[in-house]
Amino acid sequence: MPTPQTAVITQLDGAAQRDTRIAEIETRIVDCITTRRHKLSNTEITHQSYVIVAAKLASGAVGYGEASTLGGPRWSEESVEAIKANIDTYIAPALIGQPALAFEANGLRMKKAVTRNSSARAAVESALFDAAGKTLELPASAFLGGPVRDRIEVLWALASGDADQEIEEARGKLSAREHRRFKIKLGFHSPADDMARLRKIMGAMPQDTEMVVDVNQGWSEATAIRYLPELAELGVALIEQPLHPGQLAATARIAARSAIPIMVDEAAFSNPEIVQNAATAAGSVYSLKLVKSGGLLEMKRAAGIASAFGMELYGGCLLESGIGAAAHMAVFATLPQLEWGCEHFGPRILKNDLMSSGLLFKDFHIHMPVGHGFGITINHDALNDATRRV
Ligand SMILES: O=C(O)C[C@H]1C=CC(=O)O1
Ligand SMILES: [Mn+2]
Repeated sequence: MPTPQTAVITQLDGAAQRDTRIAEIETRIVDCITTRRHKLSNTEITHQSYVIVAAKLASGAVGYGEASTLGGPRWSEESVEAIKANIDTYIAPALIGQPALAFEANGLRMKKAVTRNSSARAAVESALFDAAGKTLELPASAFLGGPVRDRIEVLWALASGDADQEIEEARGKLSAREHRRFKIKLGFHSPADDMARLRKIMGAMPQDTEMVVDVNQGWSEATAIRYLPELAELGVALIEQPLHPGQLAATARIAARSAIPIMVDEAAFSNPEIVQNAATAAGSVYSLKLVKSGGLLEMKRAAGIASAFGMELYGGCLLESGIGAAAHMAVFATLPQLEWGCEHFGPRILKNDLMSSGLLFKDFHIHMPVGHGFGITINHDALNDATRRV
């Protein structure tokens, strides 16, 4: 799909001897052990599986991207096995030889090669942003409008299901000044047991501790109606994805009677889905994730669409390692609004992160890396150790 712009970019590359043509795209599956069991309404994990993409340009620069999954094809329909096969067989051949800087054209090429596969496309696009930034000696955020912030508040998710363990974990995060806002996963115990667990945890935390609850589609409309007053009385700040994504009208009815804002997560991957959720008033906050949007440019567009409908923005995650977290930060840094901060605690829940330096977790914030591409250093030992041998 050569375009006039592509031709100009190729010529510029040659003139500057910074050749950004895509030479190789390699993938590997990695399995990273987590520090504890992480439970959701529909799955639980003791390790995180990613596809790590390495994109090599003609300049010699190698950029890295990550496709995250949660519990196999459970949180969404993509598994690491399918992501790797679809990148190797369909996406990579469509991009080899193209200039990495033709970001939009490459996005169109990927969409032509595969339908949906948003996690796979996001991982490849991430690797290309990182590699192009390294070649041109620019931060990846420079390709996205440039940063408007250099740090983002980051929350921690409590998800073992054992209130005493969760209280101890939260207190540890507070006293280390790592996290002071928390998200608790609901929907895997009975609603009454989950509410008792939540009440116990909130009672043990300082009064002003901000708590988000994520039900991961685990409740019915009736259950939500029943427990909304108790959630409000406890002072919960945000309710994430209480119902099944298809139940838009029911979610809109809950949102209308709730004193707490509803956050849309699994219900909106694509931009038309964001529009549908916003137009039916099924939520007033949107969780941004690369695995949903299918890339950095699309995630920035998703932010613009949600904001235009009056939704507030939350920097969501899928327990990415430092590689995926840094890709999100490159976009989040450039958003005019990011009212709810972010939840990229993933690098901290892995026993061995795949990044050895770059993102700094300090004083309840993630501090943006300073450097080219995503500005992180890959921990090659951890990457090799976690690589799945088939
Ligand atoms: O938000 C989700 O649904 C997925 C994931 C992100 C944080 C977490 O604890 O689970
Ligand atoms: Mn969620």
